[in-house]
Amino acid sequence: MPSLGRLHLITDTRPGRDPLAVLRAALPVAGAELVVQVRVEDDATDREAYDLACRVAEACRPYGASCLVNDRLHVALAVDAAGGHVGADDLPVAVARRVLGPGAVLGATAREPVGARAAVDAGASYLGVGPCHVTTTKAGLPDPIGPEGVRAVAEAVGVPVIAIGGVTAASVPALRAAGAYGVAVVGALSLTADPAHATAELMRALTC
Ligand SMILES: Cc1ncc(COP(=O)(O)OP(=O)(O)O)c(N)n1
Ligand SMILES: Cc1nc(C(=O)O)sc1CCOP(=O)(O)O
Ligand SMILES: [Mg+2]
Repeated sequence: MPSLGRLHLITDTRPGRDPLAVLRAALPVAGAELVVQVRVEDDATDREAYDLACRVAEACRPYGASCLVNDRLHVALAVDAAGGHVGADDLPVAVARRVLGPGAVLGATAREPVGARAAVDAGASYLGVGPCHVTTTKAGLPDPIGPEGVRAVAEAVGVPVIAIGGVTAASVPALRAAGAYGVAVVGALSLTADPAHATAELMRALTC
């Protein structure tokens, strides 16, 4: 299994956003530490997801960055992505592992230790853990779990924990101290005027 990057950029495909421009800014700064998770809106077509994933995978290649696909594992396979990410409404983790194969990166969403252990037993190679803080990017989430919620999961499993939800460079130190291996962000890179600078700040916080 390839080693996992610490900065996960989740594509922001909401109207008016330009996920490829954000990606182009982040790649030269984060290089192989960047993991790009292709996440499209629920009403996007498979063709739209495929087209975006193709472009992301191609952009990542020269930098040694990884491309993962959220939810739609057939798209991950179609673009030869490094793997995928699943949550409670997606294929079960064990099925996702079977679909992707033993060598793929497979992320699973976990919000507490019992679910986290079950996801790892079923084949997850990393966990997305959150929401750590309030986020405006996704609706319908439970209350934030904070660094202490991350710590509870990180102490329960032996795979990398990727903290997600309202993460900024300023919140990274507390999340790392709680056991997070890395972070996943949408808004911290998509909603800033200078995504290259924001990437540098996140990388500094993740690697110091
Ligand atoms: C790194 C990471 N963690 C959590 C999620 C959330 O996945 P899920 O719960 O399946 O929700 P959707 O993203 O599919 O709406 C994630 N995508 N990435
Ligand atoms: C896609 C997603 N999943 C979450 C979860 O907790 O499951 S939070 C989230 C959105 C993260 O966006 P931002 O960095 O802008 O807060
Ligand atoms: Mg999902």
